[in-house]
Amino acid sequence: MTGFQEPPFKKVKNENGFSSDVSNDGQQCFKSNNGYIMKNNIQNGGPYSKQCAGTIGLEKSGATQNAGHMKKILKQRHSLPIFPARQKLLEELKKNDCVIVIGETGSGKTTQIPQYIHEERWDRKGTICITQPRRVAALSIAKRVAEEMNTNLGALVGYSVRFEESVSSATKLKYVTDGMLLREAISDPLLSKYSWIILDEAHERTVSTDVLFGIVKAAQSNRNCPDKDPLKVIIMSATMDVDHFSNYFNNAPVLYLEGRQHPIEMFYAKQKQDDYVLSTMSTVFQIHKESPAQHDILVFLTGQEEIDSVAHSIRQVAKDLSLAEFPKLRVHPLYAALPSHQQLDVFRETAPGERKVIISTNIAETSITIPGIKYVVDSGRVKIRSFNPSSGFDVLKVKKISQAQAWQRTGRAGREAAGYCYRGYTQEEFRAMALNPVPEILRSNLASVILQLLAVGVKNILNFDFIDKPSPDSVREAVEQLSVIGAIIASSDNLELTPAGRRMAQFPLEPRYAKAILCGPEHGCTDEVLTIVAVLASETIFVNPSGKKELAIRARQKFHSVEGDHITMLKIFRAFKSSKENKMWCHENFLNYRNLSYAVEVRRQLVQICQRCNIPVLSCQQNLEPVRRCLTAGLFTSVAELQIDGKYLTLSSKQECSIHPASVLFGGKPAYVLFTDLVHTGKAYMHINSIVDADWLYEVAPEYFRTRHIKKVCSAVGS
Ligand SMILES: Nc1ncnc2c1ncn2[C@@H]1O[C@H](COP(=O)(O)OP(=O)(O)OP(=O)(O)O)[C@@H](O)[C@H]1O
Repeated sequence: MTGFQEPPFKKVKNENGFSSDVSNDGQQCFKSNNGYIMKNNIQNGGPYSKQCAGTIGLEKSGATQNAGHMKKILKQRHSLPIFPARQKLLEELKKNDCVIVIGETGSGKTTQIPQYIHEERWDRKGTICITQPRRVAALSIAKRVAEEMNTNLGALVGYSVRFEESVSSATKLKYVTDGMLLREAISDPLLSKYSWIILDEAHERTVSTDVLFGIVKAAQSNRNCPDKDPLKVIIMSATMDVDHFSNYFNNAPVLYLEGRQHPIEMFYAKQKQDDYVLSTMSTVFQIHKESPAQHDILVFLTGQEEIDSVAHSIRQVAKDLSLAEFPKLRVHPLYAALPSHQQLDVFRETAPGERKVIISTNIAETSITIPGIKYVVDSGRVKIRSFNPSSGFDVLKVKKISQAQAWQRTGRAGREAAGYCYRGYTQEEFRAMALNPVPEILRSNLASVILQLLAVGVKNILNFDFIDKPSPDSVREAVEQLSVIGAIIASSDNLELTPAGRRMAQFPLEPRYAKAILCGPEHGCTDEVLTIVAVLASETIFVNPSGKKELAIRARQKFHSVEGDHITMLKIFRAFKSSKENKMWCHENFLNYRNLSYAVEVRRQLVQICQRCNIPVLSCQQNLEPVRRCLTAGLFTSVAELQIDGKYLTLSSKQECSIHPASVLFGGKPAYVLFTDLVHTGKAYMHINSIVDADWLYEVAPEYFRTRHIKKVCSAVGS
């Protein structure tokens, strides 16, 4: 990057207003921040009354804050747009079993509504459960609400996300990821410990949220009888297609919360930007040069590699240009593969004279409030995973976001004070964007979700009450995947979970990894398979600082296994344990201490699940061939075969692919390569690989391979 570009933005009047007016039929109309006009159908509606709710009683348990701080927090709570509507909102919640709540980003839906319900003591018969599509949101909001209620996290307010939980018998407000609530439904389809379920950020339409809609709707209806406690349901978002949701939830009333607390000034690109990464970076520096210190910047980009590289460049440019007269930059990457504590680091306040720049994927797009953020820079792009039924693999692609996502990103500014949003696209480009994102269920692999639905007791998947039905083709594909790994038995009119499938559903993992674990006892290596799966769940255990890549690779050479990346990971994990989980040791070996520690924790929890399911955790010590056999049993649909011309073709769909340069197998030509993922960057690369034997494939899935021809070109071509 060479210096700063001229400001690529022009200022436009905020045409979307955030205004409200009254329609001629007397009902309140509300021009939402997404530009749709949405009608209020609250009877006797009109703007919510300004009536106050009186003093809100704060919990005394585990008092953690001093009186001055609590007073400040109470004042903040009372200044939120939702507060004047409190009474009216409660009346509607009391009257209706299911309600849809729409309110501007930052108006107070997520943090306040559960507290209002608790303050009324409407949670006496069961906990209030609030779902979030992402773990960082569940964790950070639970922390904030615990602070607002002056209680310790894990007491009155708790959270539960995959591999991490902080709840107790005293917990009344529980923030969970949608995936976790779905898991709970397996053992309790009536969700009987909850008296309220709040499905937040409904517009995100993750697979888990969509399935939860159906499960929660069924639980509510099944609890609507004299011998059971009723279940109340709230669906919330700032940007959603209300009619679609209201129709689905039996014409549930829609409540509109009016107004936003702080204005956000919008800027659009003057012209189309050819390079969104470069224009995003120049915008960051434009803001950095022109705006006062202590105002932090949140940047939306697409994926881990891009974010790490931009973070590095920003640090470098800040250093090279010796921006001594400007605040010191503290740059934080933020993406899902980071462990929770590293994700939560972005919430740390800046020191005087410092400016925080957070470069994030869409995980910071909804729900969260990051203290200090005044500027949002939106590249307008997102990396999404979609399932390609013809190849049978998920593909990650960078795409344009929808208008709803753009407004959510904008809403991350202006939460504590007025804010600014810089859009790296023109207004015309914005108008051409889709209104809402395509629901994940219409574009992803459904194997996990079908396994969970069956575990919950839903037998006829195509007849399940989906808000939008997935295509019969993708259901068929997932059913086939589950059948070949032995999780289900599919007949023409019925799907039945096998005992193995029932056990697989106990693991919060893709079914193929659960299958690999289940094969552990037979081969005497559950211990090692659990380690590999735990490391895969935390992903980035390698540190490759730019400029020191060669050094890093040399330092890790001693762990390399000729058997492939999985065994290499196992050797690293074992060495980490032998070092007594030493941070310095990780540093010397260019390994990520936090991610390895996270893998230790994940592994501990997987061992607990094995114990619950009576799966013996045996170790094969130094003979590691059985470990690759177990991986083959789970991942045999992800194997590629070497061809005479030296290329690889996947066995499942004959797709051409190559070994990823980061793999320890790169440069060799093993006849059969089992891969964890197929990554598409220009061409298809096999990522995290192991050498496998053709005979093992026939052994683990004879039926599957009878119809797929393994050529057995076992002589290694070119090696
Ligand atoms: N961690 C925090 N630190 C400081 N203030 C916070 C924090 N979390 C929330 N707030 C304050 O509470 C307000 C309401 O947040 P809340 O998440 O309840 O809004 P929301 O309506 O659910 O927004 P969204 O639709 O974006 O999820 C924020 O705008 C902010 O002023």
